[in-house]
Amino acid sequence: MASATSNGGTTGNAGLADPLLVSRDHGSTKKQVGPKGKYWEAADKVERRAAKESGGEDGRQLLFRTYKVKGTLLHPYRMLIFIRLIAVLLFFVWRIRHNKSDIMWFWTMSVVGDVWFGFSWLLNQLPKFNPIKTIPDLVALRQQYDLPDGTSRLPGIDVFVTTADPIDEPILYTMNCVLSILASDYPIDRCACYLSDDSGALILYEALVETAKFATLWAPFCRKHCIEPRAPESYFEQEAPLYSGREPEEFKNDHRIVHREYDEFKERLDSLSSAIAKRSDVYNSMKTEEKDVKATWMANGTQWPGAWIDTTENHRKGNHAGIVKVVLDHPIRGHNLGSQASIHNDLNFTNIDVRIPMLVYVSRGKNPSYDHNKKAGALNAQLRVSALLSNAQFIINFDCDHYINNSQALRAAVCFMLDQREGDNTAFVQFPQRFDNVDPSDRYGNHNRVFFDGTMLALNGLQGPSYLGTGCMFRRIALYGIDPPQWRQANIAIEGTRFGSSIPFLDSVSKAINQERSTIPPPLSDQFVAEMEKVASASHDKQTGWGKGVGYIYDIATEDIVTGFRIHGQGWRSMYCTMERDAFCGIAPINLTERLHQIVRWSGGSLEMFFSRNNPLIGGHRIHTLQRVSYLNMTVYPVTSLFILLYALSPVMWLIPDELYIQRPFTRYVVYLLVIILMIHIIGWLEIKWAGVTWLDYWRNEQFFMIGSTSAYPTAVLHMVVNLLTKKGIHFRVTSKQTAADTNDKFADLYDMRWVPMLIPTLVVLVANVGAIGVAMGKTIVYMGVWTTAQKTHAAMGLLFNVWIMVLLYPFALAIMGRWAKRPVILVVLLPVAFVIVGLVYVAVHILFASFVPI
Ligand SMILES: O=c1ccn([C@@H]2O[C@H](COP(=O)(O)OP(=O)(O)O[C@H]3O[C@H](CO)[C@@H](O)[C@H](O)[C@H]3O)[C@@H](O)[C@H]2O)c(=O)[nH]1
Ligand SMILES: [Mn+2]
Repeated sequence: MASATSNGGTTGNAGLADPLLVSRDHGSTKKQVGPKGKYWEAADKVERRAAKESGGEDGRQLLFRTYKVKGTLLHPYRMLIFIRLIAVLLFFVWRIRHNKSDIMWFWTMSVVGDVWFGFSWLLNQLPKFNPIKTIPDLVALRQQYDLPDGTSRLPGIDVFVTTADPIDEPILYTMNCVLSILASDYPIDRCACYLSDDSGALILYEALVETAKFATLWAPFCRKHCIEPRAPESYFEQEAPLYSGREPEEFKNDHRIVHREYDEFKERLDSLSSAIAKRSDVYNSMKTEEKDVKATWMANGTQWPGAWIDTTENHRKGNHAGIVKVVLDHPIRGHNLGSQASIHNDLNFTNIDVRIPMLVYVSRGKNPSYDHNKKAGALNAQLRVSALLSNAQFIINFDCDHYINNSQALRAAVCFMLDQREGDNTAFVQFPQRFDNVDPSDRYGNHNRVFFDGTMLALNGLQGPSYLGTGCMFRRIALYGIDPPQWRQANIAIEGTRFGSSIPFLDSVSKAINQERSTIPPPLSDQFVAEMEKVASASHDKQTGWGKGVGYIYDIATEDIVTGFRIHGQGWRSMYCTMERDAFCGIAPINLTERLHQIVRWSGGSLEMFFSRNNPLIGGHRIHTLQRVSYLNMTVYPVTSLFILLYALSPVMWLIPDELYIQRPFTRYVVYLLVIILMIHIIGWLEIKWAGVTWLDYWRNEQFFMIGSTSAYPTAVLHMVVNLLTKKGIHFRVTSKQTAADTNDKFADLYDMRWVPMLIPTLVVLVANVGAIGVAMGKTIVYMGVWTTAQKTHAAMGLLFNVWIMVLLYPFALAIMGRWAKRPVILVVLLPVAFVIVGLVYVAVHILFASFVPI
C-alpha cells in the first residue's frame, strides 16, 4: 500500500502519497498542495528543507505537514473582518447619536444587545485570523519507527473507552468500539485497551470476554485483508467494500466465515442477559444461605462484586466496590483463548500476527457518600489503573458510541507527538468528531462542520484545538498536571496529597516523568490486582489534586473544554489531526429533544466554567492571548441567546394597533442592520471555503443556533443562575443512543420529538412570527389605500425580518410535524394557509370593530 514517494521531503507532496491521506485527484498533473488543495498551500517549506539538509535537528524527520490558507483567500477574509469591525463601530455610534425610539426601554435593551452581538462576534472572529491545517506523514513515521525485522520503536498507547450503562448505551456499539481498537494498526504489544463501566454490570464484563474471543478472529482477518473500518458492524453494513488487501483469492471465503462468526457473536451478546440471570438463579438456589439476598454470579462460580440484577446495598449501580479484571493479559504472556482454535483452522493466518492487545475491564468503586464526577471520574480511574499496568506514555479516549474508522489513526496521532518541532510540547492531539448515523440533510446540524473544520483549524494556528471529549490522544504527564519541558522544574515533588496515596502509583508517575518505559506490565498477583482496585475505589481521589490540577477536571457538566484549558494554561500546545479517511466515527442524537439536552449540557458546562476558577479571563497563566479570547468565547456564548430571544419575539409588535419603531429613522437602521448581517455571511462564505465545508453545513449551523438560542441556551443560562444560587450542578444526562421503535426506518428518531419545557420559547417565537406575518398581511389589506410609501417600505422590511426568523426555525417546524415531515412540502402549504387565516381574522375583526365602533 505504501507507495513510491515514501522518501519524505523530495517533493512538496511526498508522504501524502499514502492512499489513506491523499485527495481523490492525487496523481493528476496539477501541483498538489494539500488534501483540499485549492485554498491551502504548504507552510513548512523552509523547515522541511532545513530538516532534510541536517538530516533532522536531532536525527528525527518531520512527521507532519503544515498548510496555511492561500493569500488570495486569506487576505480578503482578514480585510473583510476588519471592514466589518469598522462598520459595526460606526453603527453603534450612529445608534447612540440617534437615540430616538417609540419605546425607549426596548431601544436601550437593543443597544445593549447589539453591543453584546458585536463583542461576541469579535470573540468568535479574532482567533480565526490564521487557520493552519496539519496532516500526519504516516510514511515518514513508518520509515523511522518500524524496524525491518517487523518490530517497532513506536511508543505505548493506553486506549480508554467509557460506558455508563448497558441499556442506554447498547453493548453492541461499545463492543464494536473495543473491536476497532483491538484490530487497529498499531504494534500489538504497545497498545492496551481499558473499558470503564460506570454501571458495574456483569453483562458488560462478560460481553468483553466474548469480544476478546471474537477479536482473535476479527483482528487477524482485518490485518490480512486490510479491512476498513475495523468495527465489524459498520464494516458489514457497507455495500461491497473495495478490496485493498493482498489475498484477494482467499478473501471471499474468509469474509463469509468471519461474517457468520460475527452474527453468532452478536447472538451470544444478546443471550448474555438471560444466561446470567439463569446461572444466578441456579447458584442462588444452591449456595445462598440468606433467602432474600439474590446475588449475581459469574461463570466461575463466584459472586460478582459489582451491581446485581436484584440490587442490594453495596451491589447496585452507584454503590459497589471497585473492580479491575484483566480480560486479556499482555501478549507477551500469551492468551488463553483455545475455543477459537477450530475456527482458525478454516482460515489461513500464516504470516499474520494473530495476537491481540491487552484488554482490561474497569468499574470504579462507587459510594453514595462521594461524588463520582461523571465521565471525568471514570477517566481518572482508568488513568490510575492503567498507570499501574501498562503506564503508556500516551492515552487516547473514546466514548463508547465512537469507533476507530481509519486503522492508521493511532499512528497519525503519534506523528504529532514525536515530531522534532513541537512534539515534546504537544500535550494532546484532537481529531474532528464525525458521525455516521446522521440523516442526509443533517436537519439538526449534528455534523457541526463549521466548528470541527472551521473553528478548530483556526485554533490549530494558535495554541491548538480545545479538547473535545472523544478521539483525543494525550501525553500522560500532561494529564498529570506536569509542565511542558521548557517550564519544567528539575525535581518535581510527587506527593500523595496531590496524586493519591498509592505508592505503586506514585512510582509510576515518576517513571512516566523520567520516561522510564517498560511496556510489559507486572504479573497479576492478587496483591497487585488489589492495588489496582484500590486506586479505582470511590474514595481514592478525594482530598487530592485529582479533578483539580491532576487528571480530567471535576465539578462541571462538561469535563472536556475545561481539561483542555487547564493544560493549555500550563503552556502546552495541542494539535488538530485531520485525515482523508476520517479517523473516528460515532453516533449523534438525531432526535431534537435529545440533541437539545446535549446542547444544554455543553452550554451549561461552558457557563459553569466561566464561573469557576478556570475562568478564561483569570485562569491559565501561560495561555496565548488569542487562545484565551477563544476560550472566553466558548464560555460566554450562551448569553447571546437572551438577546436573540428578545429580537426573535419583537415581531409581536405587529399585533399592536399603533405603529411602533424601535429606532428612528427606521429605514437607515434597517439598512445598517442588513449591511452588517450580510457582511457576517460574506465572511462566513470565505470561511467555509477554507474550511472546506458546504453551504448546507453553514446554513444548518445558523438554523441550529437560532433553535438553540430560543431553547437550550436560555435553559443553560437559567441552570447557571440556579446553580449560582443553590450550588447544584447540571446533571450529566447520558445522550440516548437507543433508536425509536421503527426498525425499518433508519432515521425514525428524527420524527420522534418529545415535548419538554425548554421547547416552549421556540414554539412561542414560531407562533408569534406566524401570527405577525398574518396580521401584517391583514393590515396591508385594510390600510392599502391609506399607508404612505414610507409605511409600506417599513412594513416590507419588518416582514423580511419575520421571514428570516421563520426560515431559521424551519427545522423546528419540521420537528413539530413529526412523521408528516417526511413530506416537507406539507409545511410549504400549511404555513401560507396559516398566514391567510390569521390575515382574514384580522380583517374580519377590523371590519367588526369599524362597524360597531365608528372611528
Ligand atoms: O457518568 C458518566 C457519564 C457519561 N459517561 C460516558 O461519557 C461519554 C459521553 O457521553 P454521551 O452521553 O455519549 O455524551 P455526548 O453528548 O454524545 O458526548 C459529547 O459531550 C461530552 C461532554 O459533555 C464529551 O465528554 C463527549 O466526548 C462528547 O462526545 C459516554 O461514553 C458515556 O459512557 C461515563 O462514563 N460516566
Ligand atoms: Mn455520544
